[in-house]
Amino acid sequence: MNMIEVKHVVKDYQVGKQSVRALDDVSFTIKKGEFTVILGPSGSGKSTLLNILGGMDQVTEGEVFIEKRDISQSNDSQLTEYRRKEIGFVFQFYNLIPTLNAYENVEIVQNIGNHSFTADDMLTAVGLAERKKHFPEALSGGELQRVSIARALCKNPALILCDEPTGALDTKTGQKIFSLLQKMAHDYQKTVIVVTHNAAVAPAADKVIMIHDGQIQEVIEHSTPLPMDKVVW
Ligand SMILES: Nc1ncnc2c1ncn2[C@@H]1O[C@H](COP(=O)(O)OP(=O)(O)OP(=O)(O)O)[C@@H](O)[C@H]1O
Repeated sequence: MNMIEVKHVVKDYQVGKQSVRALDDVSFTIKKGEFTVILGPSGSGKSTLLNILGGMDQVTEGEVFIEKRDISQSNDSQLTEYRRKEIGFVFQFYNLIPTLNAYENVEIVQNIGNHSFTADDMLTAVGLAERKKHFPEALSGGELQRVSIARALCKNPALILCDEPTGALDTKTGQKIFSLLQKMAHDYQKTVIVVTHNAAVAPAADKVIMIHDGQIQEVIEHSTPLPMDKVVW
């Protein structure tokens, strides 16, 4: 069953008197538990698409169904509720609270969702149980990103959206983070969508959406995606 259906989405931004078309008739579907990678050059519309899926921006035209609900028809308060309950965000720069330790950074979202996991469970899932008392300043980039993934997952969201999650990490650490995100999709049946410049991860995705100048260039599906540790970087 399709969890996400994006139908003929257009997004225009108004810049002064000029209109910039960031997305131009974009359509695709994603199933629950799929690990999807969105690839495309700078300025092609990847973040715009992710922001629309996350209820952080509105379409100009078209429809976006998430579990049969058309979020393009939602008002601001419905979108706020949708973001709070249904979406886990992972960003390039972690957005952790510096005065809280790893455990507390995850715990703050523990009771938001309907069937949230515990902060301890999620820190264990990302391999950080031993370091849960550490504050962000004492953690490496890869560890910080693992805390932010644990935080994104803790409220048990329907959808995990990641914008360049390895952009600030070295290649080896980046591969571990991608491996974790793939595991979250395949072992926890989470629908994970990752925007990245890194085309090397494509063979490990269930679905690859290639975007160029606001248009879908190609959608590639892999029935047996490579395990992330078999990907050549
Ligand atoms: N808030 C905005 N106002 C005006 N134009 C915008 C806005 N956000 C994005 N754009 C424009 O929309 C187009 C798509 O931008 P977007 O950030 O989605 O691309 P991207 O593929 O994520 O790029 P990058 O990889 O560099 O982050 C670009 O031409 C960009 O300048």
